[in-house]
Amino acid sequence: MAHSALTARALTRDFRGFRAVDAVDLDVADGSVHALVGPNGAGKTTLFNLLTGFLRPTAGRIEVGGRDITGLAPEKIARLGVARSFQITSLFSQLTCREHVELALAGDLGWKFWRSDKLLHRHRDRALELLGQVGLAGHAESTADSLAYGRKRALELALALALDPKVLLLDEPTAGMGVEDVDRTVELIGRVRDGRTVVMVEHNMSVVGALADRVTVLQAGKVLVEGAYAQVRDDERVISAYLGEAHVAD
Ligand SMILES: Nc1ncnc2c1ncn2[C@@H]1O[C@H](COP(=O)(O)OP(=O)(O)OP(=O)(O)O)[C@@H](O)[C@H]1O
Repeated sequence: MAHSALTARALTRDFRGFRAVDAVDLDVADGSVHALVGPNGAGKTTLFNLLTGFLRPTAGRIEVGGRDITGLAPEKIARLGVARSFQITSLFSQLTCREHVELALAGDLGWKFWRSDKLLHRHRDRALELLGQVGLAGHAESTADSLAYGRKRALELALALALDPKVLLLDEPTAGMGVEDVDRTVELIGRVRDGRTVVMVEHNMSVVGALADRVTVLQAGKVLVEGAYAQVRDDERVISAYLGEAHVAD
């Protein structure tokens, strides 16, 4: 069996008595793409935030490469090689794509944006290379706020890749995208997964089918089913969980 890059044991998170994530066990195999799916409110985002240290678990344990990271701060977890895609909306709309990636490479994404140009330019070549990898070579000097939505998401990915993570966590990488951007993003993730482990929360089942080696289906905070995509897709329990959602949405 492949080693686990990331594991969770009995991971639990309560919000004022409400159990959003309930004793979840997760084994993400080294080098795999592992999708977290499930109907709205299943606990996917909460689990994602627990795995990246943005939320503290109420109970349970998280390990990265066999090391206990439970309760560590997000920056520490990132330093251990687990990075999540940034939300560009919280960054600096007037900085260019290149400047964003230079900041990420300097390890200062977010706060010390007064870093000297000289220091940042040290990272220029690598920044341009990363922008090329995510299809933004022609947009290096465009400001973040001038980018179309799909390209903003690509920039987010470049920022996460700047940390050269062993484990890359993507929160709904294709959310809100049109078909063309979805296809481009699938192709992109297919490329950047090389040599890494990817965990993604994803609603679009064709994206999951195209990329994921393994799928964990959550429902009401618990693992409902886990397996290969084809197996999970045809599972009666999964079908009724989603049908239940469609019914609620009516
Ligand atoms: N900060 C919070 N305080 C209280 N309840 C919360 C909080 N965050 C999440 N929840 C609740 O926990 C449950 C799981 O939410 P979560 O966002 O993790 O689900 P999800 O599977 O990501 O859903 P979606 O697909 O709609 O994003 C929901 O019932 C939600 O209302």
